Amino acid sequence: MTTTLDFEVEQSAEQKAKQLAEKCTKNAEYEKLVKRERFFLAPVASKATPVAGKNTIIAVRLRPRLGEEKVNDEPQAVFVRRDAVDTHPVRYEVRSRQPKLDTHTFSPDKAYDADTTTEQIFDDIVNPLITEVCNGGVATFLAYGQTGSGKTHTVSQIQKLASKAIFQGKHLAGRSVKLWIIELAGNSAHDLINDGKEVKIREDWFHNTHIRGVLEVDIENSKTMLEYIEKASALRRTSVTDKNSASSRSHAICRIQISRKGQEKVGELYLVDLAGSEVARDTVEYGKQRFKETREINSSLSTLYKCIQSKAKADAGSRKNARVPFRESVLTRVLKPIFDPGSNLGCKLVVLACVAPCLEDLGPGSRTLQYAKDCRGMVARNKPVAYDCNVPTTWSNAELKSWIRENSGTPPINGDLLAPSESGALIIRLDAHEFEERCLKTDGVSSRQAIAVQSKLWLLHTDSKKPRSEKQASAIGTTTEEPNPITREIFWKERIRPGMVVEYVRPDPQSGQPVANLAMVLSDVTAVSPTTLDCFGQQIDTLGINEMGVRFLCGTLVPCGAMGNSGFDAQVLRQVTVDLNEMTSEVIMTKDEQTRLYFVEI
Ligand SMILES: Nc1ncnc2c1ncn2[C@@H]1O[C@H](COP(=O)(O)OP(=O)(O)OP(=O)(O)O)[C@@H](O)[C@H]1O
Repeated sequence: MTTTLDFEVEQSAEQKAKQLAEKCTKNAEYEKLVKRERFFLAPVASKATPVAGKNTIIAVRLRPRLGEEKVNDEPQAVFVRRDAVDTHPVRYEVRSRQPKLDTHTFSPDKAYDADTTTEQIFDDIVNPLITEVCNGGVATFLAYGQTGSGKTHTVSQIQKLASKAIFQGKHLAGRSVKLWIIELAGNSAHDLINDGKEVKIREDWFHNTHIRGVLEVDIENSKTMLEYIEKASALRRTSVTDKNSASSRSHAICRIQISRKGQEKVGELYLVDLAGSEVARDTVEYGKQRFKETREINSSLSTLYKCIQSKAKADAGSRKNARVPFRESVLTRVLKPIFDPGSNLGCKLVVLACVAPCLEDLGPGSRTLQYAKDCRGMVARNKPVAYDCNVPTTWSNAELKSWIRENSGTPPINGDLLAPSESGALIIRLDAHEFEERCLKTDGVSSRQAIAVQSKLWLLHTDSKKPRSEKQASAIGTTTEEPNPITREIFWKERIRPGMVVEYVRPDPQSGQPVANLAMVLSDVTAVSPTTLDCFGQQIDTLGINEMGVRFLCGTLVPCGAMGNSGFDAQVLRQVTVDLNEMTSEVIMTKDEQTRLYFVEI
């Protein structure tokens, strides 16, 4: 006998089957439309401006169709063609009730389809950040998007690949690595390495952000780093959402600090997995708390967006609206080093928009892409930097290597050893000791040659910053070389004159080791009043004459840190007396009129 209940069950099953059949017909119809639309899409031109050298990169990653989406045969509505992303929202004509596609195409700096692996993405846009950080810069990788779009999946793999890359050979020599990982939920922050202990975000008088109580661990190898990363991801706060059974309801920030032992310059890499943006109506059924959580997440994302825009404006050199509102949310306060317009550190930002592929996620996916589009709109207004052979900051790694090959003297310095992956802008910022160390890896290259190459690069760089009128004036240049070509033929020790620069070797007063110094000859000591004091406060022995002739009163040449120690300040008021026997060679130097520094010629 059939009961009322059985009847209701049968009826609802029938209704469901009917709905499913309707949905399948609609899906099939939609897929047909998309197929036709895509057939007629105009081809995408290849990118005019390359990613290399950009301060902010906006990229998109399309997630593959997964589990239920495949089982339910959900139609795909987002596609990637070269570096463009197409979305195909559908609308029904009011009169005819016929479906129509409203196709939109967005061209980010990079777009990755569902078949692209995280390794490929890492090599493309994250590995260059590591090079930047190893050279004392600040770099950030941010993944954002709708809940379930693949942010955590991507960032956790990127963290692992980064920890391997940092400890693999070329990046790490002579450096130390530190790590902290925190999660931000609303206004509270928790240390994911230290068992989720609460930490406080504070600002000091100088507006620097401090994370009080965070455990920063020293990392010796990639295995330890991977263990901390695993531990942190297990502690991450998750909840069930419509789209993801383990949705991250917090922002996770992993900071890797890389510093060169004994050097002040510290590089910082931030890998950020942002909480999934959800639409408020999707969260209503999960209660008040969840609604509040979603509001907080969306508000911090909106502040982040304003900060990205302001950074793009600041990068473009626009003074208008240069204020970056990073104080408006905890997230952007922690990420202040990225957005700080007052910082003179190199600061690179990669924003990866993660998008789900199916029609049912098209609404939030389109909003994610709109967010990326708005950011890119700002970034794209930044003037693309065209290659200029006289402006080192415009050189790519290949262009830099070719400059090194042609301009580093004999023997030519190996570009792969001096600049394995650096661009022109990065090599300029390279520490002088490291520059020299890298040059010395090429057989037969001397320290003097290394200094001279760095000097040449710096001269070109400072020259490129001058107005054209000054450039012409300084093109005449001032060199310490003997002006008379006939006199130049004479052995240098027999033609010493005021203004000549010499290298002399003297034991270091502390270590006793012989050290090479540079000095500019002023006069011989017999021409000096007997009351004159040298730079050590000692009275100059004006009668002292050695077997080769007189001793010389010289001005000291002091390396200038602001020029990567490659430019020298001639301090004629800080005098030393140099014995002819201590002099080892003449050094030809060029004076840069703008900086008033002397640079060694190759
Ligand atoms: N490229 C991918 N390849 C295979 N599986 C993926 C990929 N991206 C994401 N997934 C899977 O999709 C599911 C959701 O991904 P994930 O948790 O990374 O999303 P999310 O954007 O971080 O979501 P939420 O913001 O809710 O945390 C996971 O099961 C993940 O393994």
